[in-house]
Amino acid sequence: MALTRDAVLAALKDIEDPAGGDLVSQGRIKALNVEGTSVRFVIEVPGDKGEAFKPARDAAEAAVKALDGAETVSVVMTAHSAPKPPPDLKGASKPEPKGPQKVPGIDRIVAIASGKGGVGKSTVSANLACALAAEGRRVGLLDADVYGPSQPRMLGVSGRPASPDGKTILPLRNYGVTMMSIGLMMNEGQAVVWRGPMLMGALQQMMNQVQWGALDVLIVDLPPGTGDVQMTLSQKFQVDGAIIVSTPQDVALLDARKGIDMFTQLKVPLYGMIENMSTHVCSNCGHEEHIFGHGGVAKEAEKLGAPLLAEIPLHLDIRTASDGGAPVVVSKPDSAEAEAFRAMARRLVENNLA
Ligand SMILES: Nc1ncnc2c1ncn2[C@@H]1O[C@H](COP(=O)(O)OP(=O)(O)OP(=O)(O)O)[C@@H](O)[C@H]1O
Repeated sequence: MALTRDAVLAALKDIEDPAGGDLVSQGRIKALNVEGTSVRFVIEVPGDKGEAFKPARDAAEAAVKALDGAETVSVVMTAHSAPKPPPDLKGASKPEPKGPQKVPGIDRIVAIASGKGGVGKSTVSANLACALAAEGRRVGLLDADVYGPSQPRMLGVSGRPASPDGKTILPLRNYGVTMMSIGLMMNEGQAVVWRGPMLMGALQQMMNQVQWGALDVLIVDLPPGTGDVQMTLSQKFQVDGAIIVSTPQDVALLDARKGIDMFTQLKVPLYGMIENMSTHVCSNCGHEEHIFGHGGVAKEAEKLGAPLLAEIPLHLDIRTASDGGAPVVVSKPDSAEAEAFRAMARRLVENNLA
């Protein structure tokens, strides 16, 4: 049987962490890569604790080597110069503002943004998250679209997240994606009138109190436009990259440009652009036509020197799949529509961006 990432993680979960718990739940395992019979990973330990972790490192290597199908195992131990600060669970202490912070346990934060509403940002976020999970990445999806949270419906999850200890929040999970939505913290149909400070508090709660576990990437589905949520996210948390979704039309592109300018000012790197609803493919006869034009985003991306990450067709299956709670990447993984998302996910993984 082929060796899987899950089997490796399960073996590592049995290894005690000198600081308590096990190596996986402490978030020590980074950059895990399983290719055929070869396994590579990094154990990240506090700077002054290298010696104390050596037995755990040896035990981890032995446990993975003992797995069926594992031949070469390469383990590297790296040390932080300073230990990560613990998350501020109560939000009671107010540290001095120190610029964007990394969230412990989350390797990368990738924001999915659009200038204009309804261009398919949430559809792209859900499909990209599922496609990255299918590539073996540990993926979180934070639905920060306070004006129209849609990820619970798109990922087919319902119910309110539990908080057994009253301090941390247990996220929901489907299709290998760990998901939390600001929408789940509000009553259904409640008009969102949150402004700056409330949004900031809610976002901080989502980042620090949700038990995301160790993630390779957290995808953040932002509200459309250039408002408080975008600013707070980029100023408080270290966002590794932004992906801008636009339709090919000029009007949507104009708004997308504003979004790009905002991320540039906030010093968030632009990973690239996505043209959604690029070509309409008739679900009956396969005839293709460009309802919203075609190629506008590619031209804009070229002008900006940014990669065009994908051209997603306008296809009935993409909408019905999302409405039905199983994104097309999950419900029709071999379709051309799913492939557009999967190719993008592979490209991001290959370039170590997600
Ligand atoms: N490529 C596509 N083909 C067919 N339907 C699509 C496609 N992309 C999005 N849709 C549909 O368009 C509608 C709007 O998409 P979505 O909710 O993802 O947009 P959005 O940009 O997140 O909107 P908002 O930010 O305003 O909530 C949804 O019904 C969705 O299913």
